[in-house]
Amino acid sequence: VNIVFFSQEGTRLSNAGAFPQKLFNAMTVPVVSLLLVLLFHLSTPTIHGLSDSEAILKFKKSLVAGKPNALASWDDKTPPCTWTGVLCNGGSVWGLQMENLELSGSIDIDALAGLTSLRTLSFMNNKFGGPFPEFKKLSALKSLYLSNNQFEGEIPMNAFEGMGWLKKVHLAQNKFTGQIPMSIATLPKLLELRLDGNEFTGQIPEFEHKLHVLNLSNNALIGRIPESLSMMDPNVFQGNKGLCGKPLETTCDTPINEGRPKPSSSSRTPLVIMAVVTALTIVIIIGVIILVNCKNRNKQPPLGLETRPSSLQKKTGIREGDQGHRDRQQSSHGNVSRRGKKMDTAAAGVENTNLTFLREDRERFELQDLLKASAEILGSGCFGASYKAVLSNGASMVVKRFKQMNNAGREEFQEHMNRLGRLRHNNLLPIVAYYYRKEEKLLVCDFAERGSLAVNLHGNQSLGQPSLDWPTRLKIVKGVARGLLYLHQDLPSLMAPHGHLKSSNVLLTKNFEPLLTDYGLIPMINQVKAEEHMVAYKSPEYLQHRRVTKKTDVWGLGILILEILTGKFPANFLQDGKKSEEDLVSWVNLGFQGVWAPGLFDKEMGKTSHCEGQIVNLLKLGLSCCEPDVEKRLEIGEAVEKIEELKEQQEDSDDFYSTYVSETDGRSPKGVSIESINL
Ligand SMILES: Nc1ncnc2c1ncn2[C@@H]1O[C@H](COP(=O)(O)OP(=O)(O)OP(=O)(O)O)[C@@H](O)[C@H]1O
Repeated sequence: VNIVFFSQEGTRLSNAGAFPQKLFNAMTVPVVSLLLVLLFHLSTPTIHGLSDSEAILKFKKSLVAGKPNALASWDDKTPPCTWTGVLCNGGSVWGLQMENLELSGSIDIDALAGLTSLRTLSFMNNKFGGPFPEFKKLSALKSLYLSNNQFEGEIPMNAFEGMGWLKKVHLAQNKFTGQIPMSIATLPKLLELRLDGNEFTGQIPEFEHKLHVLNLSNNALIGRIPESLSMMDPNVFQGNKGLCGKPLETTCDTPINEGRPKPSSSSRTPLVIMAVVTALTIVIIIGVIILVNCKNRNKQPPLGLETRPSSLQKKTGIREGDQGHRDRQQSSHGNVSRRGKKMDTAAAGVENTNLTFLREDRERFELQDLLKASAEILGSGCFGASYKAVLSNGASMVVKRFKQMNNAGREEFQEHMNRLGRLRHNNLLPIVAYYYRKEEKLLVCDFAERGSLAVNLHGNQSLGQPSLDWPTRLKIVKGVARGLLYLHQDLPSLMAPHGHLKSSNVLLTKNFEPLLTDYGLIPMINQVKAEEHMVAYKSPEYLQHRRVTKKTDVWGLGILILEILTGKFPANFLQDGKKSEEDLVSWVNLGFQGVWAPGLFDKEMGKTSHCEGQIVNLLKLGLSCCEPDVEKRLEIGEAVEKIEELKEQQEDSDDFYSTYVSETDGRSPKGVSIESINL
């Protein structure tokens, strides 16, 4: 990802001057990343580097075809896109639709992992048996069809972990047993799930996502049907004797046992024994851990281990300084500030040695824990680098260094951090803790799994990941707008409550919910540096009148919308020597006549039929937010209101979510054109 950004941000160095650490950072970060990528490739047991045809031919070796000549066309004399069941897009293999071929043998997932553009797999109506293959190695899959085979056994709970793009999972009419794996229920984009005709047991999990198609019939599921599924057709659940609650007519026994059939007293006894044994084991293990910890605490750290600089320490050169100890003393004296004013302890944050925590609800750790943790450079921004550090409890934290945060004194800084720490909104990444030293500050926050919007918009293709589709882009715009409105309402005293809104400062959760970061920092940043690097100071009003206003954030939102829709990186998409982000506005204005113009929009957005009107409306809105005349520009409230009115529209449209294979229409693989399908 960083390699991709090297060229983009590199241009930014010369264009917008967004990178402060200039050539050194620009060189070190990509080089480190390159090494990481190389390491990754060397250690990955898949067969990256094979051509599509080589990967498919390797895959073929694991198959046994019952139908004579079923795979006869698969040979290296012809291109793979002409082979039976191989679906291509732009010359790359995009899908395998191998149905009704009496196939058995095994499914060589490592060979399939060599198909970097693979998005859809269908092995329906064959004779595959054995356990559920490790499809999670194909993390970019959008649909998986395995119905009508003889797969058997329990599907591991984490079998679908990391498959964030998966929309359709059809496993009907197999012999799967055990519980429905939790990792299916938490898939962020799941729309269709068919598990009917298996032997699944246990309760139905709560699904994170609203499903368009669900069939759980003819299994051995028990217990209360989750509330979120209570409006579904009762046929979805038929043939499961132990299920109760709406939409079925069977009411559940008691709310306490959630309608689970009561275990008989004979079956309850072993359960009770197991519970007691488990509880005892846990108590013993905890006791041993506490004992060992107490002993270790009294020991000197082994020389050459603890005394060696830790990873983050090595990378950053940060050490726990004297300043930190002074913080600690202050904390123990009830947070008496240097001016002698006593600060409210809760509001001032709870100090844990020299990290100051801004949230009561977070597990405490110390700066030393962070410094000891193995660290990875995420990237280098205008004010310093950001590092990901994994704590010993497994939590991934991000430590961001700010070297130019010296516009305010210590006390003012603390007060400001406390103010930011009190903000609570679904679309804001909370600041968990901070570290203060005169020369530099560290802000600590959670690691966002999907990285930044910038990477998702401009970097995923090179990593073989699918790009963001229109509904996801709209969801992101809405979330950003909501977060921004909240900042404007809760930080009314700031001129530009965000001030640094750009795609690398919008992070994405597992469910593609956007989280704003680096907000509210303008008052803390050294004025000269802020003018040099921060987004608000690139606005037309600042360039023309040296003014930053509340509407400056609206302009930032507008630029972000244009970036999301066009896929153009604002700072470097033009090569003709223009300077500011306004260039993107001029480029859009030049090509936009108020109606749909395919050349303007990001092709990576995928199919957009039936949504064009909404996309055009959002583009118009983006342009209004970028209105150079501040007086004519929309207020933040108006902009957000208009954004909320926009619709995805694909949900009513069969075409957008059409399935190229359906178990009822029986179309042959060759009868479907790539244009007519969207998975
Ligand atoms: N909490 C986080 N989780 C995941 N990725 C993060 C997190 N914070 C930052 N990043 C990513 O790390 C990279 C470096 O971020 P950083 O904030 O240091 O610089 P930037 O956003 O590129 O520039 P600026 O300093 O102007 O904000 C960016 O790609 C950013 O999206």
